[in-house]
Amino acid sequence: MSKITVIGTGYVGLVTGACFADLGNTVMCLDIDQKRIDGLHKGIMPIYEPGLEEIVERAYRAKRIDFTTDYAAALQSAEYVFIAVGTPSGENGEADMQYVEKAVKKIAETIDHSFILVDKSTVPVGTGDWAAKILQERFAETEIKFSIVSNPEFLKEGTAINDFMRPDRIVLGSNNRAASEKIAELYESLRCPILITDIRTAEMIKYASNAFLAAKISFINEIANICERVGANVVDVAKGMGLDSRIGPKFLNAGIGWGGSCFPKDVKALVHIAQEFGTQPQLLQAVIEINKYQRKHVVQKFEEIFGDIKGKRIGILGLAFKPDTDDIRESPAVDIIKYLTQKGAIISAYDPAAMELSKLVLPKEVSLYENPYQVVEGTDALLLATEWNEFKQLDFEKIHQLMHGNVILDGRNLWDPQSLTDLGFRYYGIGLGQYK
Ligand SMILES: NC(=O)c1ccc[n+]([C@@H]2O[C@H](COP(=O)([O-])OP(=O)(O)OC[C@H]3O[C@@H](n4cnc5c(N)ncnc54)[C@H](O)[C@@H]3O)[C@@H](O)[C@H]2O)c1
Ligand SMILES: O=c1ccn([C@@H]2O[C@H](COP(=O)(O)OP(=O)(O)O[C@H]3O[C@H](CO)[C@@H](O)[C@H](O)[C@H]3O)[C@@H](O)[C@H]2O)c(=O)[nH]1
Repeated sequence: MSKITVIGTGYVGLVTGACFADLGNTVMCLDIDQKRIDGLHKGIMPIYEPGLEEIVERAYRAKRIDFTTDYAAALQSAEYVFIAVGTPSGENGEADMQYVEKAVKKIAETIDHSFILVDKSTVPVGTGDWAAKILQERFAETEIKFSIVSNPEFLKEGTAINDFMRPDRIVLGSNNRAASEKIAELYESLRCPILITDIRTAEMIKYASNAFLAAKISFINEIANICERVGANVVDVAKGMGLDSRIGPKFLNAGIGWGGSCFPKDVKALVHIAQEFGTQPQLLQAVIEINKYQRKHVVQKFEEIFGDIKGKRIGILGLAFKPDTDDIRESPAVDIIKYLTQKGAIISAYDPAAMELSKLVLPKEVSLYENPYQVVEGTDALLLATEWNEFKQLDFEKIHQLMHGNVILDGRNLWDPQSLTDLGFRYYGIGLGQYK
């Protein structure tokens, strides 16, 4: 079993650390955020991720995982050092590399033995080569040997543990194949395809994968908007397309657009990389524009329905960027609420997990409630923004009675249009020709 250090205890770092510990390794997790580390020692998870707490608790009890803010303690006997710190968007869409830079420099300063550095953060192509230079300079006059492996992470928030334990593939990129093979051994028990490439290719695979998935969603959203005009049904169009094995059914759900901590920043970063290297990323730019439009489209729909939306009461179900997370970064719901309040609509909202974080970013006049039924009371319209399981089977007769009006805009095509129409609602979906 191996000795692993993970730098960063966010979605990727903590999940990676916990899962490697669960697989029998000894893991030290390091973060510069003292509060996070103190919390983890007490069993308090810094993020909401189903199943994470149990795995961390199990590994902590078995003394296979520990937490620290001290680089020297964390690196003391590490064979493999994983970097999983944030790479948020910089001012011009580029990846902000300050956290990765600090982590690499701190590792270089502190470690006193040979090791393999594994990068899990999503980083611009060339970062691995940049890190190699820093480490070479530092260790030139020493006996210390190192290799660098790019190991992009493909987990999704909300299903992170399952994604880690049952990955579609592991990508390992290095200028030293033996180092990649060593890291491959850590994943051997997961029995999944392992692709070994050079380091720049691995870094590119991560951006290309996220950009492709975002493009798939923007594509179906553009088709949805056409469906609305021509009277077709995008849900069935997506089914019909998805049955073609070359296309596949996943990530073809039309809706109010993609958000989260990854797609928006990674597509922007790839645009920036492309431009920096003198190419024209036309498709990627369109992917972003369609996604921006999709949020405004919701407001336009309300304007078509009501004429003026000033003073209209609109209830919103879901604030997180997708179900099963409390993450509201780049959440379509948050942007839509801002547009609607700017136009004078009166907003009430509820989310099963994201209320606390939402309070920090939503306009002050938005009223947050404890459940869907409180949200809809006295409203003219209801917007479903995030398809949480608990919204799948609501008591719509009760909702009908509680609402003042009868408009439902189903931003994720979650509900059955016909049964809601039969109950007396004016139902609108996304890309549903009959219900536009
Ligand atoms: N969130 C996801 O679903 C996901 C999936 C795949 C890849 N990624 C990529 O993985 C990376 C990490 O993302 P995340 O969502 O886990 O980030 P996050 O913001 O949740 O966590 C990052 C953590 O790193 C810590 N940190 C920052 N600088 C540090 C330093 N110098 N030393 C030690 N700790 C430091 C922060 O305090 C924070 O706890 C990003 O590059 C992201 O693009 C994220
Ligand atoms: O058919 C679909 C699928 C998704 N979405 C939206 O797309 C966004 C992203 O969803 P998802 O990919 O499930 O969430 P993330 O946790 O952001 O995961 C993405 O970003 C991670 C960080 O890079 C990658 O590791 C994952 O592979 C990649 O799926 C969300 O707003 C979803 O509502 C749709 O609108 N329609």
